[in-house]
Amino acid sequence: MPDDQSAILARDAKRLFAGLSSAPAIVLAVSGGPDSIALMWLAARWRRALARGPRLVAVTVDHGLRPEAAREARDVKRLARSLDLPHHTLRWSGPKPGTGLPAAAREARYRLLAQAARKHGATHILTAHTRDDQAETLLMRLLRGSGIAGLSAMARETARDGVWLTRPLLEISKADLIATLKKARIGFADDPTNRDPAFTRPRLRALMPMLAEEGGDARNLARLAARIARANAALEVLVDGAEHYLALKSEDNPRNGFDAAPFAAMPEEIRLRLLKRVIDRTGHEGPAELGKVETLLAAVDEALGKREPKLKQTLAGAVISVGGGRIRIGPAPPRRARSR
Ligand SMILES: Nc1ncnc2c1ncn2[C@@H]1O[C@H](COP(=O)(O)OP(=O)(O)OP(=O)(O)O)[C@@H](O)[C@H]1O
Repeated sequence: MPDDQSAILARDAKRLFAGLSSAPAIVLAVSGGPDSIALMWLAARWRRALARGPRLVAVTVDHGLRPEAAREARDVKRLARSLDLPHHTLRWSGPKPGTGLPAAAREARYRLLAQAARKHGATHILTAHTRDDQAETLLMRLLRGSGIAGLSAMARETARDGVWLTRPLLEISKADLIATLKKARIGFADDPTNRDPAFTRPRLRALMPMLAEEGGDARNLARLAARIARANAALEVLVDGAEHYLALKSEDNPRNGFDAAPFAAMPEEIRLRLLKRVIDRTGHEGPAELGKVETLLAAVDEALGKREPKLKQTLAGAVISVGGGRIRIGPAPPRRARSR
């Protein structure tokens, strides 16, 4: 596709960063790979064109996992300096787990980025997730059998640790970013873990060209994620209404519970989301896994089908009980007290 090969023009980039010009400061998460180097370059160009705008601070996290990472961070610093941007390298110094390393590294990375945002008075952290990442995320979740919320993949903006995590390049292809860098004659690092078949994401990435041949290219997959996200947002509004109707947020709800009859009459998807919301709010061990909430709802339904419904179960640190025509969800006692 010809437009996949074209560099991003300044006027198009302006649209990507729309809504960010009134932020006091912004952290740019720059790994040194092509996507985030392009993010830094595009953001710097956008900022230069503004008379007044946010302070941009580039941050690289060195996970201490690859020997080349320190040099890559220095390369980012050099480029940041040439763009007149301050740059900081943050190191993940904690113990590294034997399994689930990518997830642990991601957790540490976002924690360090959020700390940097707070330190620099930034309201936003920008990451360089692309349309290709979005397609991979959808595919990964599809294969796991995720629900509608999971299949919505990544949103442009999510709140985390008191800052906004913003993904301005979510609709841009990686090929466009590379074309942008080539045109600007800017080099970037190649992270071999992106191709390491020991990890799920690179294995799925390797499947993408085959899927594209069958019409399942990143553009179509990302569009599917956007459509699912739209349906998910509509469902959430319906759940807000149902939550209000059942007065689930009222103060005496944990003690008195809510009326089981109108709850039982609601569609299954709404009931699942209602249970999950209350459990996640009350339980403090959440978020509860969708599969477990599904099992719980089946048990609640079975109990409600009986002449004298009775049920008591614990999930994600919440106790769910059914009795006297009401459903109650309250906090479970702390684990140690429970096992005594
Ligand atoms: N070491 C790093 N330092 C700073 N930012 C990083 C680093 N690694 C990743 N990022 C930021 O996160 C974005 C996504 O990176 P990547 O696709 O590698 O993440 P991931 O491990 O798949 O996890 P997730 O997609 O959930 O962030 C990058 O474009 C970049 O903005």
